[in-house]
Amino acid sequence: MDVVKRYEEAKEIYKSLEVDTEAALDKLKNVAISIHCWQGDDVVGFDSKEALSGGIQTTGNYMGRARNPKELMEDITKVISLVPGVKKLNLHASYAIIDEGEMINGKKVDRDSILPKHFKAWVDFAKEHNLGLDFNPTFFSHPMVKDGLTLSSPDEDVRKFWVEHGKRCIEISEYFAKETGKPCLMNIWIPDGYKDIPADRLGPRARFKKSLDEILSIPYDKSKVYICLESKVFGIGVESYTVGSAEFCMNYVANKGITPLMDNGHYHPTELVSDKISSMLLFNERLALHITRPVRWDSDHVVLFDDETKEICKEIVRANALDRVFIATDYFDASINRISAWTTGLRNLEKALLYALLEPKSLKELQNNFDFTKLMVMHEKLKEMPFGDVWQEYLRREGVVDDYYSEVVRYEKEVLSKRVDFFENVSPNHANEKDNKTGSNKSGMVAADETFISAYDIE
Ligand SMILES: C[C@H](O)[C@H](O)[C@@H](O)C(=O)CO
Ligand SMILES: [Mn+2]
Repeated sequence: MDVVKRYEEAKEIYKSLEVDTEAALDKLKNVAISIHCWQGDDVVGFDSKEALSGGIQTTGNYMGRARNPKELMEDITKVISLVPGVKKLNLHASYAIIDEGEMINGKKVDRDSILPKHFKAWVDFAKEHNLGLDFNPTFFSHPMVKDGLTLSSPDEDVRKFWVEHGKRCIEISEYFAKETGKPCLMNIWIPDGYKDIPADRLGPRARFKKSLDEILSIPYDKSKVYICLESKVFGIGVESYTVGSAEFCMNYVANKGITPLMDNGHYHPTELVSDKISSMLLFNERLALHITRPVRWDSDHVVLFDDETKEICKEIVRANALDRVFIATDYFDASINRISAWTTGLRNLEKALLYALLEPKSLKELQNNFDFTKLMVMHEKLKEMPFGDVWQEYLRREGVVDDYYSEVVRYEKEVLSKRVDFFENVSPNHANEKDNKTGSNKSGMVAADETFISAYDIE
């Protein structure tokens, strides 16, 4: 297949609709996408031996989960080689790399005492691969999450522990920004809420507000660290009441001048984030997004090149807001090859951005001229355009292979399959599930614990 020849033809066809494919490709190659690190290890992290909590869940137990920093970095390196465009890496605090037995002020290093040095290996990794870094405090999968509560807890010891965690994370975010020379988005999401009808809805939200105020009270460079707040509608086991609801978060960010973060899995199933973007952009300097695929709930399926992903990207492009919308992925599928899950979702997001950049400006005019008949015809016509040929040219220019599946299969054979060893590759999240590839039952938490022995095994 002659990619260049096909692209040249596609370029002419798009030109007939007054679409400049060169301008689209030029823009796309500079749009940064922040890659969530947690697809590679089923959101387990390295700092605690707790199973995943917080009302989120990974299902499946495909072979090859990254069990330590070395394996996770190895996998991310593979993924970034298969995805075009500029990338950032989005880390959770639970991915701190702490020496076994390390103490600070006579206490074992915990989330309330983590320091920039616990992320030095990640900074080195980011520099080596020219990645910016984003960050997230981890308010889940930890023994100090008591009765599902963190920053909204009525227990002052619990609340203060998590406030300290938030403050430490701002310091780490600032370190990331300074070291990489790129702004660091620090996103706060808490799982707090109640399974059943609460007697007091105001109290927990008032405590959450107070905790956020305390976290944000420490000085930090606002030109380098963009603090975000992510809302949610519900989580597993937290079905009746969520402290960090959409209204709470939207009001808090407006009041404090921080950045709203919208995860398209965090709304009622008929609500669309694509429809919310324009309103958010009119009232906020910046907007952060977590792109996922909710199937009936916040299931965090791999992002597809589907209608809503395309519509989200169109809204960003139509608003000319690529420089103030911060796009990150957030999903975790453990039922398929994780390198493929990562790569497929990231490439689909890149595709959706390209698709949006190839939309004719004249569509807006049709709307303003009330020509809704032609608008519908044009929307449908665009689906027939030789989009694939422009995408192929983008891959060629970025030096990225089209057939990433073969690469995934090779990597699985040479790297991932070798991770199924004596201890087996069990994640604490789903220790009793059947292995997707071999069909064998896993042996449970003993094996899972053993995998953590090597969690600090980094050169
Ligand atoms: C790991 C989580 O997905 C993430 O922190 C949060 O953004 C979320 O979406 C929780 O549902
Ligand atoms: Mn999210």
